[in-house]
Amino acid sequence: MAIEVDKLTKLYGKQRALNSISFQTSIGRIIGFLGPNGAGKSTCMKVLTGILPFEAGSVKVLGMDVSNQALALKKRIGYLPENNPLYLDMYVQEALSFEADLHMIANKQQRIREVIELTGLQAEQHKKIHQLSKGYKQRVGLAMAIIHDPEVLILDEPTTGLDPKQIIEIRNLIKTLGKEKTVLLSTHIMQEVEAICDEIIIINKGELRLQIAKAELASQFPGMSMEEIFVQHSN
Ligand SMILES: Nc1ncnc2c1ncn2[C@@H]1O[C@H](COP(=O)(O)OP(=O)(O)OP(=O)(O)O)[C@@H](O)[C@H]1O
Repeated sequence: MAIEVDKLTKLYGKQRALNSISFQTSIGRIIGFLGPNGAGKSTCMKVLTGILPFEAGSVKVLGMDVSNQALALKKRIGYLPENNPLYLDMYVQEALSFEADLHMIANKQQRIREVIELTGLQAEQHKKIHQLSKGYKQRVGLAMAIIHDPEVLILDEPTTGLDPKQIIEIRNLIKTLGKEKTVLLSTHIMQEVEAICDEIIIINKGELRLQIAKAELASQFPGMSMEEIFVQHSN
């Protein structure tokens, strides 16, 4: 299994952001991770990356326990956080070099060249990050997330705020990455889910509302659009 979440509960003070949620996903799929604002998607993603402690339950990624194997797991997970926090004063190459050093990557320059090509950053690679458009900043975030060639990619709203052309470009990039990796992708864009996901998880109020293969949507919810299915499971 790529991801195994079992009765996971996460509290912020008294607020139950995740309420005994359980789900599993197999390796090599692109999973759309959906839910209304405040559903707990980002919280769950942070738990999966091992950066956020939780109160109860068990969470495994690639069979490894996030609570006690977090460091080893970070080598196998790539994470693009919501709002893509980047060091804006760094040059693109400098940021990638910094990230590569954190992962102690051998053949660093070669790997930087590879991810620059993969993410389509060639023309912008000599700029400072603050000089880039939002779409190109997203590409830098993705390049940093994949520099260590992780098996699992966790992408928190990677296309939010991009123009339609950039959305399509980033989406194609995610699709390409998804050929080799398991991708957990949160998004509010239902077209995106239809375009690239193999599987869909909808959560609401910290609980699982639906998990379904995209191929089964039409037979399980005949005549319903993805938006309608989302709304039905978000109340
Ligand atoms: N650091 C925090 N401290 C306190 N409460 C938090 C914190 N982070 C998130 N929350 C709360 O936990 C709940 C779940 O938030 P989360 O960001 O996980 O939702 P989300 O599904 O990612 O939402 P969105 O689609 O708006 O990004 C929300 O009510 C939010 O206000």
